[in-house]
Amino acid sequence: MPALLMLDDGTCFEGYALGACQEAVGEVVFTTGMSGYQETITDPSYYGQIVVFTSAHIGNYGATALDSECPEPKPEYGAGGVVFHDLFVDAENIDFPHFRAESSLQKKLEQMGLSGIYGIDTRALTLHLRMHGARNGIISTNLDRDYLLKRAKELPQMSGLDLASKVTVKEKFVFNTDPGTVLTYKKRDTSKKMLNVAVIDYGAKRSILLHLFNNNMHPTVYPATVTAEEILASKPDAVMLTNGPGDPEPCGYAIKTIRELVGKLPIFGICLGHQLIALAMGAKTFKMPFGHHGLNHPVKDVATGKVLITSQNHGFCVDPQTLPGNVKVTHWNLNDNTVEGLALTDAPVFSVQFHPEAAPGTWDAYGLFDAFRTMVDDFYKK
Ligand SMILES: NC(=O)CC[C@H](N)C(=O)O
Repeated sequence: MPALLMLDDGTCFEGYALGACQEAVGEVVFTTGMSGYQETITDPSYYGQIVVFTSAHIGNYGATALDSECPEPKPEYGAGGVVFHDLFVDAENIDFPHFRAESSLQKKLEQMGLSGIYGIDTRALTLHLRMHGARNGIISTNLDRDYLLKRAKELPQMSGLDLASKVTVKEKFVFNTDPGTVLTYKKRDTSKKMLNVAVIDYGAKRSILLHLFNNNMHPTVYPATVTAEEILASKPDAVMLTNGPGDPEPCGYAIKTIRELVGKLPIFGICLGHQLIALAMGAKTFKMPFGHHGLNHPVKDVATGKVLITSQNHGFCVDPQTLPGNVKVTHWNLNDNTVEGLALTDAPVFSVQFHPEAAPGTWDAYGLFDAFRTMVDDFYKK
């Protein structure tokens, strides 16, 4: 079925409808990852965004429940829409070149109710977004361009949007793993004491919970609006602040909670969690032109001088000029010199802008989960 992608500046691409074939709206961003499309579309941090895949062929290895990044029992929050150059053929009885494939990607999109467009020049679209910045857009099978442009122009801007409260869990839950979901990169050291970690869910990826579990930190997941008193009353050993969609700045409820937890418990923040720590310490964040979305972003670890190739997905960033004296930059992005990691000098708190859990992406930064466990152990040794 023919479809259009209309950007709010009037740029229009013709293609074919995909997935649920409904209207899709959101901020149009591009990701340069060459694999991991299923983890990407099920990453709650992409909520409210239409994701353009620069990799030309998408869907080649099918889809499997094990690759979904939205942790159960939550509904599958993910991208608001997708844009592909080419979709792998959706034939019945096809032998996907991957032993874990359970269905085609098209079926997965339908099941998620996720719509998109394919058959467009994603290279030209990416260059446009790179030149003019990420911008709002609409995908529709309604081919009335005037109507679509009007709709695209009316969409809210990402800056100022609190989306974490939309995708967070409604009730707290204890994360359970079963053998099918346990990470295989490193065997869990079962001789180590299992600690309790309070995870504040701004749009948590399942892999973060798995990595915590693998480092003997059992996650209890709390809604984004949880108060510091509630967390402290449940006496966890540590706190994890997760990734999530939208602008960190309007999440005043989260900033207040974090400010009240700093110094009382060891804290590790990832992506939105990292930005919220910076805001809680009095620093500022800003909107980047097109953000970082991909799997090969070089990041320098200041302490070791080592370069990590990292998985990234963010459109906002911490302004280093606004950091107070007790917050030091631990990681820098080598492409554009933006802040990639922070640590407090006077409390057990550190955070990274990139995704150490990857999913999808490289394993270079898995060690940060070990570092978290070490920081927690050291905190209780004192
Ligand atoms: N993956 C994330 O947590 C993204 C954080 C935030 N929504 C941003 O775009 O910068």
